[in-house]
Amino acid sequence: MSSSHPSAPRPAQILVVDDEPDLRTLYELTLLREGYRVEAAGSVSEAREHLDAGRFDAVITDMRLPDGLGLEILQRIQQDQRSERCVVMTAYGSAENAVEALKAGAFDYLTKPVDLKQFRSVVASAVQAQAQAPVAARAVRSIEGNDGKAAASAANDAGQAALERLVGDSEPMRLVKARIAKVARGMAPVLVRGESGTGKELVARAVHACSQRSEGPFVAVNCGAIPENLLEAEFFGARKGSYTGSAQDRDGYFQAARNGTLFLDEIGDLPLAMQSKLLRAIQERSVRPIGSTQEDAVDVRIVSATHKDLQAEVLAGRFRQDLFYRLNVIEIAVPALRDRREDLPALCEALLARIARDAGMPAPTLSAEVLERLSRHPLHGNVRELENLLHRAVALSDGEVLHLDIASPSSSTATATGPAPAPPEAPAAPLVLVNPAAPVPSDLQSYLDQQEREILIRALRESGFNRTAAAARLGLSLRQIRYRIARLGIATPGVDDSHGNGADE
Ligand SMILES: Nc1ncnc2c1ncn2[C@@H]1O[C@H](COP(=O)(O)OP(=O)(O)OP(=O)(O)O)[C@@H](O)[C@H]1O
Repeated sequence: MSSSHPSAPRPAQILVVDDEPDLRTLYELTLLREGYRVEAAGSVSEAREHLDAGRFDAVITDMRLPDGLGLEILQRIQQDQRSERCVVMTAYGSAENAVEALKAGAFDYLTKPVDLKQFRSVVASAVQAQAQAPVAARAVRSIEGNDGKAAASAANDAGQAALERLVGDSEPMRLVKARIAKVARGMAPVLVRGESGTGKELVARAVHACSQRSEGPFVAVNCGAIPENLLEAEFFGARKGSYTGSAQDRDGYFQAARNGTLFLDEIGDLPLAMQSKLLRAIQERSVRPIGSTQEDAVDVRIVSATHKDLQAEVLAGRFRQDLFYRLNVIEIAVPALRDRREDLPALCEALLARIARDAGMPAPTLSAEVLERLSRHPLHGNVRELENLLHRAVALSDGEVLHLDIASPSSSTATATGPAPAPPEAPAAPLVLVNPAAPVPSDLQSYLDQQEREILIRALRESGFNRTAAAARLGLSLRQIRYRIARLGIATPGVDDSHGNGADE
């Protein structure tokens, strides 16, 4: 049976493998109606014959076949390095089979009884991914061939840009990029692991950009930042009138990410109750908005990220084992900066260029001495800490010379190389939000006074206006804070400073 797709130059070829004649016919007819050319097989051996005789864009196979498993067909395709995308149909409730198929390299899976709408959409994605496959294959080969830049140039434009944004040519970073290019085209959920500030979100964006979904939305959600009572509405949407103040229907993140990627950052912070609902949404590929009686089908690829050890969270009973299993089909571990120090010069150059561009100024360069100091700095906060340091350095620089403020946070006194007695502003420095894009102040003293006033007021408020506690927080003596409060004319409730003794003394 065959027919041709009106808009495609060549109708895509699909092989359907199922031993139940009725189902096989149903799948065939559905696909023919979509304009594909279809061949059908009823067993592993018949499928092999079809594969030996020709090439296909996609193979859709049942898991259980009379003479073996659908996985064997998938493995054969992989072994022979064939380009067919494989979709495996698994029995309802057999999550293990679905995950096993994805791990073995299946493009996607479908749960039986198969929903025909979903069937059409999954096949369409597989065919589309196949059409873009030569480019992806070149990208993977060139990364594996030890050439990250060539890899980036072989990916599609969006993928290329995203891989280039991920600065670093060290061995661990090359492996990360190779993995991104390899796993991007597929539906398997990806879990990105790594310490804070290592670039997990950049990795997730690159997975999306290198995938056949790159023209669809990338929706990033910080699971730890949403109040628990709003989680369900935020994730799944809500119908008009379903809760106070909801005057119209609202989409959730799942609907917003349709045909694209949903990035669940800090997945380890999701409360248990919400974990169950997320698991259900992933399994069913549909979500039910609050107040709705209907499910919305959602074609979304899930990429999640965490700095936590999720396996340990599972053991501690704080993370559902089954959800972990579902999310962790493919893992990408992003290395800490200390494990790829050789990337520092390129990272500094790229970050400084970005900072300078945002500030509308020429990019400063780093002296060898500053780079050397940086390479000895622990940088526990990884690339984010480096970025913040460089931001501050640019803000405080005069001309092209960059001053780096990287005294150890524990040493409030001067270091061996520094000048004598450190002024007490050392601990407060990170609180000074210097905006590099802001104009240089015309009156430095009043600008600094204003900064100092804000910091003092914040510290006082947060200490319940206990000046002893506020002083301790700022690394000041009581006498020093009293002097500063008086100099800046800060009124503190319930304290008569003219007598020199506040309520907290
Ligand atoms: N390899 C890299 N090249 C260029 N910039 C990077 C790289 N890695 C991280 N960054 C930058 O560092 C900052 C932190 O990165 P990102 O938000 O992706 O980290 P993260 O691991 O997701 O952090 P968290 O766990 O705190 O959410 C961002 O501004 C990002 O652009």
